[in-house]
Amino acid sequence: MELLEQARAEIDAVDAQMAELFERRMRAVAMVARSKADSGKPVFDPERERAVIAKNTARITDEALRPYYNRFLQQAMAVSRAYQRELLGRGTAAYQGVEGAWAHIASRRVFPFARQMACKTWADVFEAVSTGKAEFGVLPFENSTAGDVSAVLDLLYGHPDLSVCGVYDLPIRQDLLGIPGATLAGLRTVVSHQQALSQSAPFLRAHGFETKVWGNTADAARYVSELGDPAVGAVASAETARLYGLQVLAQGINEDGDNTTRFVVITRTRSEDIPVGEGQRIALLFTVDHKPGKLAQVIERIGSMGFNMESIKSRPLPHVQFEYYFYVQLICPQRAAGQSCRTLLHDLEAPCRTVRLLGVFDHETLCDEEGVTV
Ligand SMILES: C=C(O[C@@H]1C=C(C(=O)O)C=C[C@H]1O)C(=O)O
Repeated sequence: MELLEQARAEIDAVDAQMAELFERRMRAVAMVARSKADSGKPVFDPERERAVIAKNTARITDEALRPYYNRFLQQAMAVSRAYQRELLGRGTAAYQGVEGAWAHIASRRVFPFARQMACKTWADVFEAVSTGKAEFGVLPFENSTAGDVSAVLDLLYGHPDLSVCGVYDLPIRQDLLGIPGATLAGLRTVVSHQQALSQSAPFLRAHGFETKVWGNTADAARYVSELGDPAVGAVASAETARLYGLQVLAQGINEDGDNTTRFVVITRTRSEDIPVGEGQRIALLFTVDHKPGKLAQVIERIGSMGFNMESIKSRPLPHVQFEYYFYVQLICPQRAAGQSCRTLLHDLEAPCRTVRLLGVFDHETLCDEEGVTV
């Protein structure tokens, strides 16, 4: 026992020093945020993060501790990014759905300290950002199994006042939830959204559970919590379990290991004058005349400037039958880094009928950042 007490006294002493150092680091981070607000530089700077990790892990003398310190630094920088986003975002992020929905989870991971504003529809999220009620909007854009969320792309097309300032991939992990005291053996019925049930079908079948389709996963969790029956469970996320006071009975029951939803973050800030960093993404919306070879000319121009095209999508133009607009996502090459998108836009004016910069942003994956998510 004495050993435990001694060790804890040492931890307390170290924590006291670290609290002071944490405040010092975060005050410097706030200054970085202020400078980024002025220059328009993005919050996430992967090159700087790599340098911070390399420089500091080299200082660790105990080799066995290096990977842990690496992880510790990554977490510290995730917290620092979250704080910067909150400072820059003045704290309101809008999403569509109820609390605990995947868009809410994504929004909380991107803006963990912001006020979360629930909206009824995707159009309402655009409206909230457009009118300044929210600084940011978080919207699903693509799912690795279900495909594009075309309605969100159409809303982006219809809102030239807004731009995309971030793209985040959220790996979807479905857990089986029950009320406190419920057990896997005592469960009879499982409720959830159709897609969550079908992704978890082999697991649910193997346990002989009866399934019931619900409007969405978060609402299913709320229903189970309010019902208070240990025989009824829900398929939803662990975050949703915490929101509704449920416990996780089985983790990761969705069979499809590669189920990721891509979210876009929208804002009113324009990106035309922001210097683009190497590896950053540039999204454009354009239309071309209905003539042979026009699209090829645009693609050729983009390629000749050294931009790698990561994605291209086409959608019917609103109110014009059988004509289309295009969305492209490009990766900024080293030779174009440090400049704004003006030259690219200028060069595309000739082959395009219309061209618009949708945004300049980093493409990040939202890992399960323990301590940051809740
Ligand atoms: C603080 C900064 O912003 C972010 C956070 C970092 C950190 O906390 O050290 C490093 C790089 C950026 O992703 C910065 O750009 O220096």
